[in-house]
Amino acid sequence: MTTDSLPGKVAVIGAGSWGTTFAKIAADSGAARKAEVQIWARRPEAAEEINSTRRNTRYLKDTVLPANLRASADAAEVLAGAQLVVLAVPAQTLRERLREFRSLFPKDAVILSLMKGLEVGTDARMSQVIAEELEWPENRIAVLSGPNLAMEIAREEPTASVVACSDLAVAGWIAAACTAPYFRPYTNTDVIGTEIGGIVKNVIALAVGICEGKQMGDNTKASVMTRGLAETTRLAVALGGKTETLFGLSGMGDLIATCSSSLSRNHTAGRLLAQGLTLDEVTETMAQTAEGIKSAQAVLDRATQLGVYMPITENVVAVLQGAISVDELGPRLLARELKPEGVHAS
Ligand SMILES: NC(=O)C1=CN([C@@H]2O[C@H](COP(=O)(O)OP(=O)(O)OC[C@H]3O[C@@H](n4cnc5c(N)ncnc54)[C@H](OP(=O)(O)O)[C@@H]3O)[C@@H](O)[C@H]2O)C=CC1
Ligand SMILES: O=C(CO)COP(=O)(O)O
Repeated sequence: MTTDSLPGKVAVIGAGSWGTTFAKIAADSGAARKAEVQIWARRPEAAEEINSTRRNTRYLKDTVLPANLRASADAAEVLAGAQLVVLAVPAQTLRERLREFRSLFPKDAVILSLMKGLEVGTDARMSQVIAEELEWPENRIAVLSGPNLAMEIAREEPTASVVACSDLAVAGWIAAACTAPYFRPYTNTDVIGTEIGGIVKNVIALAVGICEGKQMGDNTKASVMTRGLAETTRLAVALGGKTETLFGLSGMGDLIATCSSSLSRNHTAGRLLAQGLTLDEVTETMAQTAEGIKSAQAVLDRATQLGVYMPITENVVAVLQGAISVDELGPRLLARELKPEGVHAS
């Protein structure tokens, strides 16, 4: 697989904020070589809006989409002939969609996951769900993750990211197909570390959002973020990922972006919980995917199976389950036994 033959057709499954923004990146990137990008929207009216107005106002109010980006609610039409298939639906819905669309995937396509969640019940990463459901080879499944708040990228604010695949040439091929003047993807072969960074930062962002909602300042938030990165790294390494990945864009980079930004849905969800909303009210108010809410329990389950200590995750889960109040989160974390700082110290 070489960068001399980049995809002539890219299919994006999911027309939410990130699916649409990534489709814009791929379309901008492929415009000069006349690449076509098609996006699958589950609501026909969303596809119709994209085609007739070049906008997706529910998710990206002010963005005009490129002319070589088209949409359809017909997955067969979108997937036909695609060399690169990009998946961007909420993590908990992925398996069901793959089952529905399984026969439509072009056999030689490379699949790229944009999703940052762990499946509830199986604790599987999205690349694992794809490999399992489609019986797809690992070297043709990649993930993209990094400090990538969709709204900022849709405004073409310069951003970097990481494409990870066990085959570095495939990662390079994808990176070349989605590089744009405002978007710079790096590559690596650490799929596990890259995915875990993106998944767990959502849980840490819930904790930081809670701190913010409780009017706590920057020291508190920096402490949670730094120790959050330590527990994320412990889990990633226990699963086979690399420490250095967690100190890169898909680890520290994404953690900083998500925990610092009011654009983050996970951060916002934490803030709303701290302001007294119930979990149901938070979910209803947001009307967009905050993966950390569902993934937190799966992260904790996986950590428990592996004997990995994740105190922030553990306490966020307790808040989400209503076992402790948001006010108890800080005191419970601070009252723990004192210990050396190292990332791998449990
Ligand atoms: N937004 C961001 O900044 C980033 C998001 N991500 C990740 O990308 C993934 C997708 O998130 P994002 O685009 O933000 O989510 P959004 O909430 O913005 O959009 C979700 C999309 O999925 C569709 N959808 C909802 N339920 C289903 C279902 N059961 N089957 C198929 N499609 C469904 C929605 O359709 P409808 O409109 O009809 O409801 C919508 O098109 C998540 O894992 C997220 O963590 C990663 C990096 C950045
Ligand atoms: O993953 C993201 C930024 O990299 C988006 O974060 P939220 O899902 O919290 O909005």
